[in-house]
Amino acid sequence: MSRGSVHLYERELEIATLAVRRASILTKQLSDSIAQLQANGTQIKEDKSPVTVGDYASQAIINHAIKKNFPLDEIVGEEDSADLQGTSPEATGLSQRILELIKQIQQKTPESSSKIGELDNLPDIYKSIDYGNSEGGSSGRFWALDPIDGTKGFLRGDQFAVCLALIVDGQVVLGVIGCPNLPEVVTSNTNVLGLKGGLFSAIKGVGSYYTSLFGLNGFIPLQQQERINMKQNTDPTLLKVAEGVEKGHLSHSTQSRIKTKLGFNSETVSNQTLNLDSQVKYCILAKGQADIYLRLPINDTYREKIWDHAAGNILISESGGQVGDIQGNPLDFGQGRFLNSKGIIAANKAIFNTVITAVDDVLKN
Ligand SMILES: Nc1ncnc2c1ncn2[C@@H]1O[C@H](COP(=O)(O)OS(=O)(=O)O)[C@@H](OP(=O)(O)O)[C@H]1O
Ligand SMILES: [Mg+2]
Ligand SMILES: [Mg+2]
Ligand SMILES: [Mg+2]
Repeated sequence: MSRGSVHLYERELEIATLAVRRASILTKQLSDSIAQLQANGTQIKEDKSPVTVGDYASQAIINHAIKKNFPLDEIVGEEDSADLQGTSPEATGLSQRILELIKQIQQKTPESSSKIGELDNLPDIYKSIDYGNSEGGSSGRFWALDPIDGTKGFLRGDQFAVCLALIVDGQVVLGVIGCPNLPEVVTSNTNVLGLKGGLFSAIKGVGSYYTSLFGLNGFIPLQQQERINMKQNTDPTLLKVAEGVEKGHLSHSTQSRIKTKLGFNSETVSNQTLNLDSQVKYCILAKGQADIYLRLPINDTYREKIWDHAAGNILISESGGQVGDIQGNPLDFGQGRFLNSKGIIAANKAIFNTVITAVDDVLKN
C-alpha cells in the first residue's frame, strides 16, 4: 500500500479503531483496579462484577459507534442487556456503574466523540447493547463483537482483548483487536517487558498492522502503523506455540502430544509454549512472536462462537498464516452465531500442513 493511497473499508477501520480504543481504555482502567487490589492483598476472586461492568460498557460503546455510522449494519455481539434491565438492587447497581464509567471514559477521549458519538442515559445504553442480537449468516454485512474476550484472564489480571470484525457474505474482511495488557515482548511466563497495550488491525487484501494502543489520540492511518508478518519458521527448535490457559477450555494433554509429534524437545518445550488468554494468541502469531496456535477441543459438545475468532482469523490470513479446524478446513463465519468446526489450528503457511498432519496422527491414536 503506497503512502496516501486509499483502501477499501477505510471508514469502517477508522470507526472500529476509535470504538475499540475507547473500550480498551475503559477495560484497562478496570483491569488496573483489579491489579491494584491484588497488589494490596485484597481477596477479589469471587467478585466478577468488574468484568461484567466492562463487558456491557464495552459492547454499548462499540455498538453505538457502529450504528451511528453504519445504521443498516447488523451486529453479532456476545452480550445482551436482559440481566441489567431488572429492578433488583444488583441490576440497578451494575447499571449505575456502567453509566458512570461510560461517561468518565467519554470525557477522557473527547477527540473521538464527533465520530463515534456518546451515550448519556441507561435506556440508550440498553438499546445499544441489544443491537448485538443479530443472527449473522452467509449474506450481507454484519459485525462480530467480543467486548471482552478472555474474561478469565481479565479477572486474573492477565491477558484479555477487545475484538471486533466486519463480515461480508460470510467472509471476514476487517478485524481490529485491542490488547490492553499486552507488552511489546511476551515471554513464556508472560512477564511484562516494556510498554503495555497493543492495537492490531487487518483488512482483506491490504495486510495486518500494529500500533501502540495507548498514548496516541484518535486514529492513525494504516500507512503510519507497523506492517506485521508472521515468521515462516519450520525448525522445531525455533517454533513457538501459543495456547490457552483455562483447563476447561481446551485439551492441554492432546496439545502436548502434538508438540512432541512436531519434534519439540521435552527439555525446551515449556520455553517454547506461551499460555495466554483470549485472541491475544492470534495477535502474538501475527506479530511473529509465535508460530502455531493450538485449540484442541476438550469435548464434543462445545461450539465455538464467531466473535471469539473472527478478528483473529483475518489477522492471521493477512500476515502470512493460515487458520483451520482440526482437519485444516477454513472456518466458516457465515453459519450464524456459532462456528460448526471442531477445534482451531493457526500456523504460519510454511508449517500449517505439517501441524494438521500431526494433529491427525495424535487424534487417530
Ligand atoms: N468449554 C469451552 N471450550 C472452549 N472455549 C470456551 C469454553 N467455554 C468458554 N469458552 C470460550 O473461550 C473464550 C476464551 O478463550 P480463551 O482463548 O481465552 O480460553 S483459553 O485461554 O484457551 O482457555 C471465552 O470467551 P469470553 O467469554 O469472551 O472470555 C468463551 O467464549
Ligand atoms: Mg470471547
Ligand atoms: Mg467475551
Ligand atoms: Mg463470555
